[in-house]
Amino acid sequence: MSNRIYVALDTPDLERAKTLAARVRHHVGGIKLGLEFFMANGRSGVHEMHDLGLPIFLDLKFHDIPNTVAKAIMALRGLEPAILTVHAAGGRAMLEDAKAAAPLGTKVVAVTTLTSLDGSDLKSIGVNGDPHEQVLRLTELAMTSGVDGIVCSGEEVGAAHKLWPKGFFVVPGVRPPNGEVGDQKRIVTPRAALDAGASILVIGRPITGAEDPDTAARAIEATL
Ligand SMILES: O=C(O)c1cc(=O)[nH]c(=O)n1[C@@H]1O[C@H](COP(=O)(O)O)[C@@H](O)[C@H]1O
Repeated sequence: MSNRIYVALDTPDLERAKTLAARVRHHVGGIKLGLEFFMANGRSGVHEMHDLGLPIFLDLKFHDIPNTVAKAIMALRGLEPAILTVHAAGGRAMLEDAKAAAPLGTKVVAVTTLTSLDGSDLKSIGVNGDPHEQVLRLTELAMTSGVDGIVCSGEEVGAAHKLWPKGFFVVPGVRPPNGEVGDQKRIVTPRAALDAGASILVIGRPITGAEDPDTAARAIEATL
């Protein structure tokens, strides 16, 4: 893929999602649709976005017992997104069953440690060690469970890539220099994320929240 930006269209409004996608389509390589969009628009919404002709990353972050996750993924049949997400913390059996349930052409990527969490957040949920250690622990698990890759921040992607040279690395929490951070805690610039080994970048508000999303997307694209 030449353009490695997936724009996160985090909106429940189908028309807004379509308008945004149409505006930025020449400056991104794909579209990410998440829980907000899926809860409001369901399968038919995903189909409509698919008709725009860009690859779809369906980010539903499944995290449940293996049987439930596998059945949920099977229930998506017919959508066949390019990428879908599960939480690595669901454990080995869940990751294996998620991959087995996914269509052949869909990459299953495991979220390691959300980019909105820092070391003290991890401590408060009983995870010993800093985000770096936790990401590497879950990268090893993902790699040996047969999924295609992981989601991590740009701060860890270099080490994760070294551990798993053939993995597919999704990096959100990406901000242009001086960009508004919002609820993210582990952020890097788009260029730094790619240099460190990201396969694709997930970028939402820096594009969708801009007054002129096409100009914002073009400006980010120009730095890559
Ligand atoms: O799986 C994701 O895409 C994801 C994982 C993660 O650790 N952090 C994270 O921000 N995301 C998603 O990436 C997008 C980031 O959006 P912005 O912060 O607006 O760029 C959102 O759609 C999040 O759901």
